[in-house]
This record gives sequence, C-alpha cells and structure tokens, in this order.
Amino acid sequence: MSSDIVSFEPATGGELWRSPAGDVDAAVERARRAWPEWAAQPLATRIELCRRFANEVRKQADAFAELIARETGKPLWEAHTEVETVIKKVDISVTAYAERTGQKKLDSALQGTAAVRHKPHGVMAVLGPYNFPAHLPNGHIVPALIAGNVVVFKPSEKTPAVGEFLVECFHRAGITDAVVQLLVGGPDEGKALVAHRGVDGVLFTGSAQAGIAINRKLATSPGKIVALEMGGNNPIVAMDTPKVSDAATLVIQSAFTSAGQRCTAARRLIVKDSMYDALVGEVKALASRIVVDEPFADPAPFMGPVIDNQAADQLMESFLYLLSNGGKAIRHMTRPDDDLPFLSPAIIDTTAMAERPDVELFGPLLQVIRVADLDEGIAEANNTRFGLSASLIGGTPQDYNRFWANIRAGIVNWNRPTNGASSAAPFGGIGLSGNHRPAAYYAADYCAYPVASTEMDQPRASPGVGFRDA
Ligand SMILES: NC(=O)c1ccc[n+]([C@@H]2O[C@H](COP(=O)([O-])OP(=O)(O)OC[C@H]3O[C@@H](n4cnc5c(N)ncnc54)[C@H](O)[C@@H]3O)[C@@H](O)[C@H]2O)c1
Ligand SMILES: O=CCC[C@H](NC(=O)CCC(=O)O)C(=O)O
Repeated sequence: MSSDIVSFEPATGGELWRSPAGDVDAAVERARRAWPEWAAQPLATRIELCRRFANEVRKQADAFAELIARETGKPLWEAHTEVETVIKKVDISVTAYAERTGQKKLDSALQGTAAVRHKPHGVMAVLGPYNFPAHLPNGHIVPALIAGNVVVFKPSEKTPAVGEFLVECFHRAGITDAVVQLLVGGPDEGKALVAHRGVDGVLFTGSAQAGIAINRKLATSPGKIVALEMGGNNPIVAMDTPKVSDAATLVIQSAFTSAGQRCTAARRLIVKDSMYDALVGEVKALASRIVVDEPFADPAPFMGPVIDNQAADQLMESFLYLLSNGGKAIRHMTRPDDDLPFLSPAIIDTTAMAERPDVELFGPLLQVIRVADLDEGIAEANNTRFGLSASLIGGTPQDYNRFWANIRAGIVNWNRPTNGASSAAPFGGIGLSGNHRPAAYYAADYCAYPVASTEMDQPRASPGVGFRDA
C-alpha cells in the first residue's frame, strides 16, 4: 500500500497538499474507454474546448500564479509568466498542428487521390517535472488533446497541487475527467504508468536519469511513442565585446533565473582570457546584488529558494566538491537557514580542475572556465554528454557562424540567454538532453502519426503485363 503524496512550500517548509497515490490501472482503463469518443470529435470541437481551457486559466490566473509560487518557491512575478505561457500554448499548438500535421492531398486522374493524414496514438502518459509544474506538462497535454489523444497526467510528486489545478481547468472547460486525468504519485506510479500495456505514448519532462530509465524500460516496446525532454550542462561562451555590462546581465539571467532550476540554465561560463577580468568581475558584482527571498516578498526577489532541503543539501555538497577538487570560489554558496532551501547564487572557477563532473547541477551554481580563443571555447562547450542549449556572447558574425556550425545543442543563441526559449520554435536537445523528439512547436509531431493513402471512389484497375488474353 503506497503512502500519501505530500507537498511542502519550499519557502516555509509548511505542508501544502496531501493525497493518497492514484490507481494506475484504473486510470489507464478509464482513459482507454474515453479515447474513441474523444478521437471521433471534429478537430474544431477539440480546438474549441482547448480554447475554453485557456479562458478558464485566464479567469483563475491570479490564484494559479499564487499556487505555483507557493508550491515551487519561484517569485510571484515569475509564476505569472508561467501562467501566461500556459494560456498562449493553445493558440501556438493549434497553428503547429495545422502546419506540421495537417492534411495533404494530391489528385491524379490515373491513380486517384494520394492523401496524407494524421491519426492520434491513443492514451498518452504525461510525466511532469517540478520546476515548471504547469507550463511543461501543459506543453504535452494541449498538443496531445488537439491531435485526438486522451491523457493521463502524473505531475511531479513535489508539485501535485499545481498539477491538480491545471487538470481542473481542463474539466471546467468541458473536457471530461476521463479525457484528461490526474494521476497522483511518485516515481513508482510513473514506472507503472510507463510500462502499462494500455498506454500508447509516454511524454516525459524531467531528469536524464529518469529519462534513461524510461528509455530502457521501453526498449522492447517499439510501438509506444516516447518523447524525452531532459536536462543540460549548458555552456555560455563569452568572446570579446565592448558591452561588458550587457554581457554580464545575460550571464546572470542565464545562470540564476528560477534559482538556476531551468533545464536551459547556463551551468558553465566559458570565457576568453582577454574578457575574463572585466566580465567575471561584473558578473560577480551583479550576483552580489541578487535579491533572494520568499515568493511574495516586497521588494520582489529575483529568485526564491530551490525546491527542497534535499536539493539544497546536494547543491551545497556539489559546491564543496568542486572547491576541494581544484575549484576557486569567486562567490561562495551560502545558506542562511539550514532548515530552509534558500541558497545564494554561487560562482566557482573550475579551469584548473583535472576532471569536471559532467552532471547537471540543478540550482544557482555557475562554473567559470577560462579559454584562449573561440576554438578552445567551442571544444570546452562541447565537452559534455548533454546538448540542450548554448549561447555565444560577443564575437563577430563569423565567430557566430563557426559557433553555430560546430556546437552540439538543440538551441543555439547569439547575444541572448541560454534560457527563455520560445514556444513557437522546436524545443529539445541531443545527447543526454533528449531523444530527438523536440517539444514546444514540434510537439505536434509526436502527438500524431502520418497515414498515407491512395483513394478512388470506384474500383478501377488494369491487369498490367504478364496475363494471357481472355
Ligand atoms: N528538457 C526539458 O524540456 C526540461 C524542462 C524542465 C525540466 N527538465 C529537467 O527536469 C529535471 C527537474 O525535474 P524533476 O526533478 O522533477 O525530474 P525527475 O526526473 O525527478 O521527475 C520527473 C517526473 O518523472 C517521474 N519519474 C521519476 N523517475 C521515473 C521513472 N523511473 N519512471 C517513470 N517516471 C519517473 C517523477 O515522478 C516526475 O513526475 C531537471 O533535470 C531539468 O533539467 C527538462
Ligand atoms: O526548464 C526547462 C524549460 C525552460 C524554458 N523553456 C521553454 O519554456 C520552452 C518552450 C516551451 O516548451 O513552450 C526556458 O528555456 O527557459
């Protein structure tokens, strides 16, 4: 018998929400029964219901943002931006469905009509992370529904209250609670859902560790579509620029927005020797001005706590590991209260480390690596098994062309942060960051499969060669 799923407010440690884990078999069976009717609805009806969902979210925007801020610890202003992306996802997904999975027909007098159309897969399991508990699962759920799938959504065990709120908005919009179901649970329920024979697809956002476990589990189930959106060890490479202050701001935004809890956060500032003193000095000065506080504080903080004490402990340990293995602290990681997961933004020069661990340190911890030139910078940036996002700061258009051509990542930017990716573009990485099924605008691709047909309204055929005369 599994125990309750309980979520806590990171900023206070107080209990926020509690419920027993859900029944995986019952949820999948219910979804299977609901699928034929949902898939048979005209596309226009499914779109209309999703638009009503967006309206419901808009009506509840303040309450939703407040809950996101409480359950994740992110500042209220940032939680509001998450709610906005949830709303905007509907229009973007409608356009994406039409553009990427629309119908195509080619008429030919001899062969009839050649048509390409798309069909939904069936029951989609959506597994969500805690850092964007509404926006990222929603980025799978909405395209899946538009394409005609039904959804069993298991939110992160750390953010079930936001998951529940999101699902209730679908229900209030008139999408039944069999078409979008909430499944409360942790990794055990996640594993059971992934392996369930009634599930046709798994749309996962989370750590590389869990994504790899899912990939392994489904190695003998080629019939299930699997989209894995995982983490990164993202580089921001700084070459020469006279705009040091802007460059430093981009570095700070890349590394420390959401307390560094973004898959696209910059983990490594790779900086050309000639820029090192000026840029790192400015980044350090700006980092020391960052306000870290609880989500509703006035003045508003730049960042809140990390998700829980366990995450804070691991980040402190990682900082100390880097420090005791050749790293030089530029700005120490501090934790004012051992009982709460508030961390100060930390910066450490790891140039002298013989072996830098190629892991995702999911928090406000930026490593700095000094390089001689762009070629060394690109080589260092590619020195990772991940490949989600990468930015070049400064340099010339020729430098950016070289960077773009040689960097291994699904998102490559110039004089822009590594994070803050657009929902109107594909969003995904290579290596340990994803399995070549990018989300956001390209989510339409994995929510439906193409069916090719040739069609005539009457049987018409000639026997062809190799027949004797009748
Ligand atoms: N690429 C992206 O789009 C993207 C976006 C946001 C977050 N992330 C990544 O997510 C991570 C942070 O989120 P998290 O800690 O909640 O991730 P996580 O991997 O711990 O959990 C994600 C979800 O998977 C479930 N789960 C865990 N193990 C499972 C298993 N073996 N089988 C099935 N389900 C399992 C969890 O219960 C949760 O719902 C970071 O690594 C971050 O980079 C990636
Ligand atoms: O934490 C990971 C995602 C962060 C965010 N990316 C997106 O919002 C992608 C767009 C989408 O999925 O619609 C970022 O890059 O900051």
